[in-house]
Amino acid sequence: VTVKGTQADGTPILDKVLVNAVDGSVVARLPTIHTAKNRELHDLKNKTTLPGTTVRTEGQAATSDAVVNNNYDRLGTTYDAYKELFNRDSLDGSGGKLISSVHYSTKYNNAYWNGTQMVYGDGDGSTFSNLANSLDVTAHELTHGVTSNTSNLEYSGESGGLNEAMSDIFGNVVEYYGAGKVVSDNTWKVGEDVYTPNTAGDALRYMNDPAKDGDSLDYYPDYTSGVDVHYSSGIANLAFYLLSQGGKHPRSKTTVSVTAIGIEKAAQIFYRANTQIFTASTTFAQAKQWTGQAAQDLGYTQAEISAVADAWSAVGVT
Ligand SMILES: CCC(=O)Oc1c(C)cccc1C(=O)O
Ligand SMILES: [Ca+2]
Ligand SMILES: [Zn+2]
Repeated sequence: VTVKGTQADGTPILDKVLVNAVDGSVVARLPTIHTAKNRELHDLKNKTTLPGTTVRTEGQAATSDAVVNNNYDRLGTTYDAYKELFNRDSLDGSGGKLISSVHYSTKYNNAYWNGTQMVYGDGDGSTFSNLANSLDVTAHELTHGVTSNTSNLEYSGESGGLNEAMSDIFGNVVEYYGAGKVVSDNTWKVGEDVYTPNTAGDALRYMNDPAKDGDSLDYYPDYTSGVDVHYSSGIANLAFYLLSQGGKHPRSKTTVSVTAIGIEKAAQIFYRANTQIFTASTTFAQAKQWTGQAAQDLGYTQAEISAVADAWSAVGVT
């Protein structure tokens, strides 16, 4: 890795090159790391009137608030992941501003997308530590922005469960990218780095075993319209996990065996479906059909296309 310059805020712009060990000649120039852009951070100082004081915009140096600096970096990683993996330029595909407000209210155990921007609470130190520090939470919130600019999945009913699942899925795809494209147990946990700081190993949600949180669904026949979208998301989260890693339903709700295609191909399929095929009223059955369509559009093999259908069958979407 060579430094080919520095950004306005002093951080180096790195160039990844493959060098011949014998004579030092450059063999190949790996894709340069895109620098994020259009980040705009606000400090709510524990009030709730959005957006709050502007404290750090794109290219500005780090501030004295580690939460601001961490969220700025998480937004940068999220921007870079969307650009590198899907060639998407920000929320709207054309460099739209990433507006984020931290220190919302007091001891607030939530983070949310309000239709225009991301908002993060500090947590109460028991249920959550500061949510703005988390990469998969930040990417979850930013993905609500991507979804609202594309499929615009209605935030209720089956489409609401899919909306939430898109955010959990791409929240962890970004975390996987940020970890150097390495899959670990954390890739399938949601919010693990800020959830219950005094309890190790747990998470807000579990994509590989949704029912582990005591509320989330892992089987479509159990779905009813009264289920919170953060729980019905488990149906699609588990389908994505099984498509990525292969295997069978963790609680034997079905016996379907899914062949793994890997997280990157699974992510390309779900990204294309969410941004180019899904409508605002997409159902789980349509998600099965349209993720299959996306796999076909991407030119994947028949076996890979079949694996998509199997993943949804495994969670009871026939
Ligand atoms: C993983 C991020 C997440 O789920 O954030 C929320 C929390 C913690 C509470 C209420 C809503 C949300 C959300 O963004 O959907
Ligand atoms: Ca995670
Ligand atoms: Zn959400």
